Formats: sequence, structure tokens, C-alpha cells
Amino acid sequence: MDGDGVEAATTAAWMERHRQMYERATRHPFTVSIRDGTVDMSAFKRWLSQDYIFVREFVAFIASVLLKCCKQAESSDMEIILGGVASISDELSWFKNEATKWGVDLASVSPLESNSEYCRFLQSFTEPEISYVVAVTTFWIIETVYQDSFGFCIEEGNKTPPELLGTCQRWGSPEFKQYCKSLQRIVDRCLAKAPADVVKSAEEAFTRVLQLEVGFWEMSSSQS
Ligand SMILES: Cc1ncc(CN)c(N)n1
Repeated sequence: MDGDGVEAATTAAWMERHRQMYERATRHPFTVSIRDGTVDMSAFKRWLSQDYIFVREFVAFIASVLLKCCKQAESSDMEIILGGVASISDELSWFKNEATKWGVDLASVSPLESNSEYCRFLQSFTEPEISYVVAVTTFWIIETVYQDSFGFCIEEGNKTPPELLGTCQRWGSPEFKQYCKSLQRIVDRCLAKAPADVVKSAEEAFTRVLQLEVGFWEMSSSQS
């Protein structure tokens, strides 16, 4: 509690507690190399093709968050999460267009190990035992890592190659930042009412996403 008796936001406290891990996920050498203009284009293309596979799995994940939301949450949450479902269709088309632009054949791509691991994690959310609070926390931090990572690539002083600005704006835009903020408000509201064991599981999911995101960037940079 702060001096006014208001509960400090839990997500802000986690960001502080796990700051190093958060920085590793959002200031990874791969995305920093986009910002400083030294990105290896074969790594970029690998990221693009692997992320297309990820996003296809992410569709089912968001659908599972929406389902849990409809069963357990306030109706205003549903409209925000539904916005995420709507924009994912656009995201898939975007990946297909980019792949054509970069000469990447999406049909011949198989998931690399770190991607498969992340996809298995997403699939685990279809289990009905996983609560809405943990699921929406996971959704928020997955989106936030991309928002922060790519937002940095278009901040002042960037040397991002012009042909990659569209990619960075996709997740770094002020609109997407606002979307992530609205998810964060949902998460904080839910966590404030959740029992301690659920808050603990949500924090574990938060740190797990940060690890998986680092693994995803590493895989993109090095094909491991
Ligand atoms: C690995 C990963 N993490 C997050 C996002 C953002 N939807 C993404 N496309 N891919």
C-alpha cells in the first residue's frame, strides 16, 4: 500500500523485481542490432519465418484467453481481448506479405527448438485449470516484450534500416503501446483481487515468458 491506502500495481513491482530479466528480453542484441542498423539479414529472415509459426500458435492461445475471459471476467475485458483476436488476423497477413517481400518460403519452414518450446508453453493454456488471471497476465507480457523491443528501434537516435521500419512500427506504434497498457490495467485489476497462490502462478508465467522471449531472440540470431 502507498500513503493513500492504494495498492501499488503488482505488474510494476514485478517489472522492478525482475528488471534484469526484463531488460534481457527487451534489449536483446538481436533487436538492438535492428536499432543500430547492423542486423544480419539472414537472422532477420529466420526470425520472420519462425515468428509466423509462433503467431499461428498464438491465435489459439488468444482464443483460449478469450474463452476463459468469457467464463470468468468482467465484460469490459472481453472487448479488449477481442480486439487482440481481430488484429491477429491482420498480423498473419502481414507475415505472409513480408515473407514474399524478403523471398522467404513460409511453407518450407519447420519450428526450431526454442520456438517449439514456446509453442508448447502456449498450448498448455488450453487446459481449463489454468485461470483467466494467469492467462491474461501471460498475454499482456508476451505483447509487451514485442512492444518495448520494437518501440526502442523507432525511438530517437535509431539507425534502423528504412526497410525494417514497418516491422518496428507494427509493434512499436503508440496504438499498440496503448493496447498493451489496457491489458496491463486488466492484469493489475485481476491480480488485486486474486488469492496469493494465483498471484504467484501469474508471476511465474511472467518470468517464464521473459525466458522464452530471450530464447526466441537467441534462436533467431544463432539458429540454436
Ligand atoms: C515470440 C513472439 N512474442 C511476441 C509476439 C507478439 N505478438 C510475437 N509475434 N512473437
